[in-house]
Amino acid sequence: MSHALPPAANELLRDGLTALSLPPGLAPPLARYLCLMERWNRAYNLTAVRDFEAMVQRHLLDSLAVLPWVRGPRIADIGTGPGLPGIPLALARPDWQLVLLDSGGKKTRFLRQAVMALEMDNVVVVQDRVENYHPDEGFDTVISRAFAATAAFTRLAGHLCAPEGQLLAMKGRDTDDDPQALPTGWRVVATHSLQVPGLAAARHLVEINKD
Ligand SMILES: C[S@@+](CC[C@H](N)C(=O)[O-])C[C@H]1O[C@@H](n2cnc3c(N)ncnc32)[C@H](O)[C@@H]1O
Repeated sequence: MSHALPPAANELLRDGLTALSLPPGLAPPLARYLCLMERWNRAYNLTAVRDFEAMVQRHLLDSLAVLPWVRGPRIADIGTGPGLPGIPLALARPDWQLVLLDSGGKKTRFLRQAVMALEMDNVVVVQDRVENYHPDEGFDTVISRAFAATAAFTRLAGHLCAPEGQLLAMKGRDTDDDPQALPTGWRVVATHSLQVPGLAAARHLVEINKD
């Protein structure tokens, strides 16, 4: 199987890593991950984004753009789908431990295969509904992308935070979520505007903390 991206997508990836101040050595494993996703997507329908250049921007660079706000070392990615943002984050920070959780069997089957192929030892894949998942230890950051409205994400995943942990919700546009709708004991502390190289569309990161 080829692990090389088409030249234009490869250039976008390398330029994007530079813009995000990330090392160029990340490009080969990220490219390998996209090639695996593209291959499995033919049978498993993992993502609607099928063009390599769009996948670089909307999947890889979008996931990596949140790095400045993520606190490790224990991270959970809820409703990770094909591993977004979890796999790019885990490749960028091999010193962190990530749990990638999804209720869908096709997604977790792909993820287990990808983690093995990429020889990642800092990722655990969990197939479960988040509301049923009760690990012994909490997480420093619980993140999700395109998973649920902020209040629903907080209600479903808040129990996974360590005492000083944070929730981060990645959003496509400025959220019209009502902060008042958050469960008692939680508040939105900030909404950060994400700069994703090459993407004009607005991207946001909502940061939610315990009161
Ligand atoms: C729209 S997809 C987003 C996937 C990925 N985060 C991304 O940005 O491409 C939402 C994912 O959440 C998963 N999901 C939905 N409800 C869930 C639940 N209660 N617990 C765990 N995963 C859930 C779905 O299986 C799906 O893969």
